[in-house]
Amino acid sequence: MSATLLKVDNLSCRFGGLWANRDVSFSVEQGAIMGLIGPNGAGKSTLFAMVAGAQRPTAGRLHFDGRDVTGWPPHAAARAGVGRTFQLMRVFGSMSVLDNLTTASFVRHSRLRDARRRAREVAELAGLVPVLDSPAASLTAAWKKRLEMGRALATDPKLLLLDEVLSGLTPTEAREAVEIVRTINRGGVTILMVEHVMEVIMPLCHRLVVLHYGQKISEGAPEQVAHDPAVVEAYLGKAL
Ligand SMILES: Nc1ncnc2c1ncn2[C@@H]1O[C@H](COP(=O)(O)OP(=O)(O)OP(=O)(O)O)[C@@H](O)[C@H]1O
Repeated sequence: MSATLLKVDNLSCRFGGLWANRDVSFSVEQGAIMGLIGPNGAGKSTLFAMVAGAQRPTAGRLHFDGRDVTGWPPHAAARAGVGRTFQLMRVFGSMSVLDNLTTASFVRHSRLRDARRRAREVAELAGLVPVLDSPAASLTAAWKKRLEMGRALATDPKLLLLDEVLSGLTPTEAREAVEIVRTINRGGVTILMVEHVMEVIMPLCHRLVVLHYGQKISEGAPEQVAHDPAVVEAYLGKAL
């Protein structure tokens, strides 16, 4: 039996009168690729922000790697092994791809030589070698998404939070990105991903959690979730 890496336990987040998340509970097992789906405004990004320490929960508990980490700050999350990408990409535009990766790997390495070595390894894994010396600002959206994944990976996460890294890509780019996600996962990194592209997420994820108006309405294997009447009604419109 595999161990639980992340346990979200009745987690809630309220902004004024609005519950962005309410009593959400689920676990992510070590080595899994877990998908978090739901309509716009369902609370996916807020949940990510709580896991990554960028947002304090209003109620509930969060356990990571066997520790209660509820309300932890972002630097503690990064140190403990939570890496994340952002929906609105946050690469350093004037810096090269290699320097962007190197900067991220300073989370684990204090010496430049070590950080550079890790940056080059990550570039191989994330398929970034062809653009290693390009300024990040000159990259297309698809390359920038890869760089976002690479930057998160360069922090050597145990858990990688991927926020819509497959959306807005051409079918070929999406297939390549899926392979990168699989490679990262095979390297031992557990993945929690927010995604809208169902055709891509269904074969990739081992399990899905569905949010709607901040609450969990379904959880299970992709096939099972795609046929859940509550999910069809709230999100999919029709069974896939
Ligand atoms: N900082 C904030 N202050 C006030 N309301 C917020 C804040 N962040 C999010 N919300 C609200 O909380 C709800 C959930 O938002 P969230 O961004 O988590 O949803 P989402 O599922 O990620 O949506 P999308 O798919 O559009 O990214 C929305 O109604 C949003 O307007």
